Amino acid sequence: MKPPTEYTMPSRLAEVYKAHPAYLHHNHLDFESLREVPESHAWPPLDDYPSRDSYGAESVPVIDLADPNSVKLVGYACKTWGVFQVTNHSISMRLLDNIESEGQRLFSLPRQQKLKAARLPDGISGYGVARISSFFPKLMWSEGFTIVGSPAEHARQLWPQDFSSFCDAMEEYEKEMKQFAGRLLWLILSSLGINKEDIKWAGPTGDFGDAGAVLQLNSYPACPEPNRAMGLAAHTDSTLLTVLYQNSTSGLQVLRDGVEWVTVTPIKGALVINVGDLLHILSNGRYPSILHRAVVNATHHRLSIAYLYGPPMNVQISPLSKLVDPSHPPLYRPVTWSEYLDAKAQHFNKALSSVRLCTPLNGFVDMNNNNSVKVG
Ligand SMILES: C=C1C[C@]23C[C@@]1(O)CC[C@H]2[C@@]12CCC[C@@](C)(C(=O)O1)[C@H]2[C@@H]3C(=O)O
Ligand SMILES: O=C(O)CCC(=O)C(=O)O
Ligand SMILES: [Fe+2]
Repeated sequence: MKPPTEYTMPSRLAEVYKAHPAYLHHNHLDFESLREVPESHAWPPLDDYPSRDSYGAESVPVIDLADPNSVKLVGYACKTWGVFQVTNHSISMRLLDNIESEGQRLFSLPRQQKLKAARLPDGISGYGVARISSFFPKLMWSEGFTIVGSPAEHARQLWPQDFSSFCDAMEEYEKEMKQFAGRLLWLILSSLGINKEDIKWAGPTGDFGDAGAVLQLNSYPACPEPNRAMGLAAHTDSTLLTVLYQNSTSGLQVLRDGVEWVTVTPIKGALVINVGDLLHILSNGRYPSILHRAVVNATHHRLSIAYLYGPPMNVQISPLSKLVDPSHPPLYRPVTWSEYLDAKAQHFNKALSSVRLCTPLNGFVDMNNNNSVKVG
């Protein structure tokens, strides 16, 4: 008799959704031609919490990475906001301009052409609506393109004769981002008193060479009735950290202290960094994984490029032992990135609570659990 086949967690990002395919509606709307928001895309008013540019006198921290105090500043930003912007980050303006224009070139293609590179239900890369769409009754006012490693296969479907400039730009960006995200992760970990001996999976040279990553291009067309549409619904990222480049149109908002949506105002050349669910676990709840969303506007197209950075696929992430003691018991059980993405695909914003062991003693409120964001 054949033994029952056991489910083994995938070791490659490309395989991660095989067990939980998402049959999403491909967006067949031509956003640009619409004079009003159709029912399929009409969300209830986005006034669950007030939206502002600052939280009292404070706005989302902007940190100059050349500042000798950067570790302290990053620690404060991660603890109180879970998000900050960085300048002096070493990614050249030429590269940022280049990925922005290649991203624009992609989303300006006719819809039928883009659909040739559609993401498959059990796949991770390609063109389509956000994966979290399946949890909402209404569609979002956005399109996305997801890249893992080389985008060549899909780019060839989009531009049979002319795909190399897109691939070159995306691959160069992925390479630069991998280095930058590793450097940034050490900065964040140092702010928690963590060093190279504490993280074996950083590899022999500590460069996080086996880290996993996904590049997500997001396009938000101008919308005739922005208050009735949602660019990207409120979520946290299933990452260690996310590095986001946004064009000059604002739209990203973060929920501060569970009471107010605060806009992350675009700064030319700056990058937005946000704490993801896995860093929240690693820090034993000290750094909140921030709930965020993207809203749209009536006049300007918005483009964002998110570098979603995670650990090697099969490494168990759990609260770091230096951050665990009798008054700070471990809040989460060990989980691999692969397992966590699987939990997110099933439970969306309840994924973090699905791996939680106990409630924090310090009164920290997990936004994933307190997600009262109204969606319909
Ligand atoms: C590895 C991943 C994280 C992500 C889902 C994905 O498979 C690839 C895209 C990521 C993204 C980007 C937009 C928002 C988000 C919630 C989504 O639907 O797709 C995130 C996912 C995530 O962080 O959980
Ligand atoms: O477009 C944005 O500003 C947000 C994008 C985002 O949250 C994501 O890609 O995970
Ligand atoms: Fe996000």
